[in-house]
Amino acid sequence: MRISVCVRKRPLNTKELTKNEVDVITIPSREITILHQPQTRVDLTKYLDNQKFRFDYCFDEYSNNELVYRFTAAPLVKTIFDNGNATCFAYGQTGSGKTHTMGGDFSGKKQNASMGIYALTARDVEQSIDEHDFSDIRLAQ
Ligand SMILES: Nc1ncnc2c1ncn2[C@@H]1O[C@H](COP(=O)(O)OP(=O)(O)OP(=O)(O)O)[C@@H](O)[C@H]1O
Repeated sequence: MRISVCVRKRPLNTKELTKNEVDVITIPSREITILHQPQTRVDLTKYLDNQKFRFDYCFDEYSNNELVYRFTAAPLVKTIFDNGNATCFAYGQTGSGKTHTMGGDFSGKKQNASMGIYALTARDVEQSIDEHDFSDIRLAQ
């Protein structure tokens, strides 16, 4: 069994920008996420505690759903057509971007569902079905 753990950073939203909130995440490379944690010393001076984490893939705020799909769910489509099993899920706090990633980004109230991980996966599954010969597959009764 192989487990791949990926992180996606969403951009600061208008509310956070208006409040001049600190951007606490930097993604300097494909595998590294740095968390800048605001801290206060005993003399009340403030500093950032920088913690580095390594993941299979890290996507910064400029990554789109197509790119995220290509490095996360797309390889799983190949796995299932090689007789494997695959599971993909999004995990994160409220407002972190699960719906945006899995279901598609929003323009106002309208969701661009064709660019979510679900639809991109369905597209590639259908394409693989068309390309494969399933004549030897029997359905269990
Ligand atoms: N990568 C991104 N780029 C631009 N906007 C984003 C991105 N990810 C999320 N957003 C925006 O942030 C907001 C929250 O995202 P979203 O609804 O996907 O979060 P969620 O994790 O599904 O939240 P909840 O758990 O509350 O349903 C939305 O307005 C969404 O459009």
